[in-house]
Amino acid sequence: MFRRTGTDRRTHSKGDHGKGAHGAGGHGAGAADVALRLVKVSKTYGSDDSAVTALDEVTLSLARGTFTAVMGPSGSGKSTLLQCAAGLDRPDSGIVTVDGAEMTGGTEAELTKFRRNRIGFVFQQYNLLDTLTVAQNTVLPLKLARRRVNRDRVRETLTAVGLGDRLGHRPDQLSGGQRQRVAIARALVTEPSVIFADEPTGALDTRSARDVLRLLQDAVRVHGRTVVMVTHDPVAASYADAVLFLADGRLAGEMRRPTVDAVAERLAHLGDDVMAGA
Ligand SMILES: Nc1ncnc2c1ncn2[C@@H]1O[C@H](COP(=O)(O)OP(=O)(O)OP(=O)(O)O)[C@@H](O)[C@H]1O
Repeated sequence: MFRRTGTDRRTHSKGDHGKGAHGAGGHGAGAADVALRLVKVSKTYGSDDSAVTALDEVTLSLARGTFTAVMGPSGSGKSTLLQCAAGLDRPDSGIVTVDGAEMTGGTEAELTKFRRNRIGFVFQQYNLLDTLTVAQNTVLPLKLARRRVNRDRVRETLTAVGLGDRLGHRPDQLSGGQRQRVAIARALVTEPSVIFADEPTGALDTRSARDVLRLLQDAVRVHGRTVVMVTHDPVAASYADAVLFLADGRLAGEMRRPTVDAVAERLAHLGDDVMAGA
């Protein structure tokens, strides 16, 4: 079911590489370099008079080893995009591929297996299990996927996020920033292709947020992962290689090498456009 798509084969071209491949067109990255592709992905909630089109034929392509922030006004479809791209929800139409393999269209069991092996998650509220230790929380995705647990590697990963001396602690013995670092270790340990982060710094103070954002950057630069982060915060977005802006369920622009001021200004104007069109 999770087959390589014809589209991916067709778009492959020699010398068409580069980490700057982002955004709507998807041009610029050969198929082998594309970690995540969405083709005309749509999602509507409700029906008839109450129908809300949360995503309207969104097409984008993210190169492997890039860090992308997704921003937009409240209700613009950011969470829906993340849920559909990560296989947590199914689009009504369109295709999602990860590493050239199609995620949409399989059975629920196939989707779960696909997610467990190729995708990592970091949520605003950490989603750690309170009854498990830091080490047990970190290895949980490996156990769920029935994969071998390499204890040395788990310890290394937790040490890299600054928690090498906290392996036996439980989440309620940790600060918010430390909990989020456990969540990042948990996302890294399965060596996923794409890590989706939904407002990962939303509940953190400035310093903890900075640590978490640097770790997400390391996930890209050191470990070669592809990170997609939904955020409302221009400071968080400035840690990404590029920002994709959403408005009314559609892509409304892209900014490479974002700065805090440039992102804030673009967001303000996106808000204007949405109000003007209302
Ligand atoms: N389960 C649902 N049922 C009905 N409508 C929904 C549902 N989830 C989202 N929506 C609607 O879809 C649209 C997009 O919602 P979504 O949560 O993706 O936006 P968002 O950009 O993440 O918003 P926020 O920044 O406020 O979290 C909104 O109009 C929202 O009201």
